[in-house]
Amino acid sequence: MLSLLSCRAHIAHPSRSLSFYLRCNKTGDKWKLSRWYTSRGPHGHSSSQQPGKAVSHIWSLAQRVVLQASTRTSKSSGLKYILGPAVLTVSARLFCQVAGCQADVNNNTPFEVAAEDPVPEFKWHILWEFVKPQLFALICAVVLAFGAAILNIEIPLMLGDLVNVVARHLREHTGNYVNEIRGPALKLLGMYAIQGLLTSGYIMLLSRVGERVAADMRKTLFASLLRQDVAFFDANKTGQLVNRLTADIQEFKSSFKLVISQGLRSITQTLGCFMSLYVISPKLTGLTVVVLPCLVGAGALIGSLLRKLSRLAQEQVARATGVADEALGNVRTVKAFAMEERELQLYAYEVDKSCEMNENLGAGIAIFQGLSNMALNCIVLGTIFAGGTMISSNEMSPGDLMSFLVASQTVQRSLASISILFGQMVRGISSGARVFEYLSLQPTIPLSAGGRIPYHSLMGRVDFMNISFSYPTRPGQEILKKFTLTLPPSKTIAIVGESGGGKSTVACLLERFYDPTSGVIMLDGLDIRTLDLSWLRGHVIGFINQEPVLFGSSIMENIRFGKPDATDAEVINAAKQANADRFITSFPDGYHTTVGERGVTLSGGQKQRIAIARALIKNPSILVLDEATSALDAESERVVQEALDRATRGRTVLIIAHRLSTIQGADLICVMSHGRIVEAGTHLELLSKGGLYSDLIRRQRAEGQK
Ligand SMILES: Nc1ncnc2c1ncn2[C@@H]1O[C@H](COP(=O)(O)OP(=O)(O)OP(=O)(O)O)[C@@H](O)[C@H]1O
Repeated sequence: MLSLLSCRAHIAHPSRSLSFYLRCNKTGDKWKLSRWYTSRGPHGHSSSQQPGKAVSHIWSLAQRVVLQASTRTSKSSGLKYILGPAVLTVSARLFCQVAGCQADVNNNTPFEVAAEDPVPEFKWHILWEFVKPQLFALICAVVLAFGAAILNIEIPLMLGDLVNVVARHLREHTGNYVNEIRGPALKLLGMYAIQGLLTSGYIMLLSRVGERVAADMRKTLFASLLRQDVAFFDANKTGQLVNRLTADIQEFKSSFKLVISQGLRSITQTLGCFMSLYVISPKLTGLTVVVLPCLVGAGALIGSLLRKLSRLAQEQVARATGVADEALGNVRTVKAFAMEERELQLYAYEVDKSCEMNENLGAGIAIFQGLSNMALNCIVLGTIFAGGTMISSNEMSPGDLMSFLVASQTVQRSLASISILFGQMVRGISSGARVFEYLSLQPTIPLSAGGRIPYHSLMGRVDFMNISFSYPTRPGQEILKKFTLTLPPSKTIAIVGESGGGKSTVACLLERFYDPTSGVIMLDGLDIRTLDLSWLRGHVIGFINQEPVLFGSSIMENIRFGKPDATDAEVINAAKQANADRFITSFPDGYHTTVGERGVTLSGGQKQRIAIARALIKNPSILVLDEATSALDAESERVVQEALDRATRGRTVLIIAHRLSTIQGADLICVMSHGRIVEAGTHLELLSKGGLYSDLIRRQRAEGQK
């Protein structure tokens, strides 16, 4: 159940820019505003600098909006879309009013709503599935690590024996003791070598296991994300999804390797060394047992505090990176609005904050390290003092003291690393849980749904029968209301109408990006839900929209995206049909020209013609053109239109159009308003009717003459 909701927004204004952050908590079944702050803009003030009355006024109003909004829908998914904008709009408007600035805050204020769902559960059985193939290597690594740790217990005792030999010789003034220590020293050297080999062995194996588990996780998560339906991507931000693929898996992998290798070593060493300490001197061990855990405990406490500070500082760095990422990713828009200065100020604000946090963290680490060094030296001094007293009363030998010192240092290090590992394990588990959350997610429209592929060739008749539909992210808003339409085979049907009337939604439903809430879509008399989805999208429907997105590879690869097994000749043929061959061959690299990220090195008309070729290469029975020429200038439109006229011949075509001049030759024109068809007929029939269509034509002509 959703119980936390946070919203963020930036309001830009020539004299002031403000960032808002609001957080709402659910207590019982009521939502309450629990925290809010506004950031300092370039000329603004932080909320705490505003007159107290104003802030409390905004606070109580925003509080009321949350309550009202939460009563409008009980569904958590819908709630966040109402709560976020509602709270932000009202509080931002009020804030600006009180702060005396005239920011234009309307429903288009960019906002970001994040549902802070409870931390997902860590699923051990999923981890097991990834670890299972690496089990043998993992067991070998564990055995080697165990061996290295056991040697670490043995080594201090042998060091002590060596010191004892030297001390005896010094006491008895016997000259040459080299012969006596040669054997134990060589044995010690051998043990160091074995320990080195074991350590390299287990680190290598663990690294291999970790990398393979992480690679498997990445591939499985990516496959699982690609399997999700479009509604999933409406509700989740791409940046967050990519973060799970990269940062979360990286964190999980590091924790996995560290916890197994160091955890195992630290635990065995602590237990083993304690045993050795007890064997050497139970009295001194008793003292250590009292002092050491207190110091290690205090260290762990301060350490966890510092880690928390470090996490906050990292989050702040991520926030700053987010600002830069957004600005650089949308650099054309930023430049077009001359917003470089504002973006710089936003970035500088976030960077300064992260700098301040990192400075505090640095100071904390410095003090902590100074104190812990002093504490460790004091322990050594204390042990030597107590041990020296015991040596003078013949309770222990100097060699025993040496062994004791080495072993107690090992215990200290091991206990300290266990406390660090614990924090690392918690972080690893929460990263793993975030990754696993999406691994077990099932799409509502799986690619394998239906599964039926008709054996006869398609005629291409489509019937939308009584379709009602609301987007899953806005369940309260019905976009299509009992929508009914037939696309006869090989005919061209155009849908026109006001913006936001639901035209593109019709195309999305035909592609099965979403399923209707009620009603059926039939293809040649078959419910499309019973048909194989990959076949439907890959072979039956060709989709061309207003802003075609190309991949950053070559033109050849981009066209081949429509049919992966197409030959070069097929690609060239599709390009010719799409009027694209001439401009492609005019490039020095021809079909091997790379088009840059999202096709930035091509003009709008060129991109559109490549998109047409990409759709045509699969020879679809049905072609959907969603405002395919509306973003083009007159000349590009003419060439693209020519390509489209050729492409649509002999196919069932659904055109969604803004520019009415492009659809006058359609067999049927349907005018849509508020999710329904309100008028239908040919261009001339509709004109003579004098209804909505002729109104639209008149308006467009008037706009064209301006
Ligand atoms: N992914 C989505 N999630 C939620 N609501 C959406 C989504 N896509 C569109 N809408 C909403 O559905 C309604 C219809 O949108 P649609 O894109 O179908 O309209 P349209 O008639 O094609 O408009 P335009 O001519 O401006 O492209 C709009 O109110 C829009 O805000």
